[in-house]
Amino acid sequence: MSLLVKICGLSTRETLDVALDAGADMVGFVFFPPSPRHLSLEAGRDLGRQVKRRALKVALTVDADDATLDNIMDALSPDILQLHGKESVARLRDIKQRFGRPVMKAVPVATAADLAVLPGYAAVADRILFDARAPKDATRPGGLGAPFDWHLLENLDLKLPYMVSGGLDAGNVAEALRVTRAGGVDVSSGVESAPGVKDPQLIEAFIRAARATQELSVR
Ligand SMILES: O=C(O)c1ccccc1N[C@@H]1O[C@H](COP(=O)(O)O)[C@@H](O)[C@H]1O
Repeated sequence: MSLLVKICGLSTRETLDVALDAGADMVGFVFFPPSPRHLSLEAGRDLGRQVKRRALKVALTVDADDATLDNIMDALSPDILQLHGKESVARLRDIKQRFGRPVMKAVPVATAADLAVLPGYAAVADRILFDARAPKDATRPGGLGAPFDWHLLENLDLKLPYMVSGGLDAGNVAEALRVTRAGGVDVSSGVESAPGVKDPQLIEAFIRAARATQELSVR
């Protein structure tokens, strides 16, 4: 299966086009007010229309309630819901049933003990996204540009597609893929010039670097 590349936290028409033209498989939109990448529903509607099926639209939320998800469904009509909070397995099941969209559950990783939640989530989620566990005093649970120890995933036996995120950039994505054997990568800070400000050249470089690893692995 080919590598999935997700560019997350897009907030302008220009940088969304850059990500789409460069071949992103997934484009992520953040609906979480404390984030520098937070989008209003209207901005989400506008950017969502621009995607025109060129990539999968991912709505990132953090412990969102049904009313918030209803509004996001109406505005963006996402292809995938990325749940990046402390949503329980039961909440995942509810969300899948109510909204009828594939769910990608973010799992925060700092130590091997963090992987103990996997059997529960794997029974319901469509995909797992491993991200670095945020510090306790962080204003958001992700999008901090911090990596985790990829070797924790080295012997992972997960019967579910998974992606890796957290502090990725064009310079380290190849090593992250080599160690984790993930089927996809997700980046936000590593393609920005400042928090929330996407950089076209960094987006292109990231996608190029990720695709280059794929070419190496099929040889
Ligand atoms: O991007 C955000 O602001 C954000 C807010 C709340 C939860 C997750 C968020 N982003 C996700 O975090 C990871 C890692 O991002 P980074 O590359 O280290 O900046 C990624 O999955 C983003 O989708």
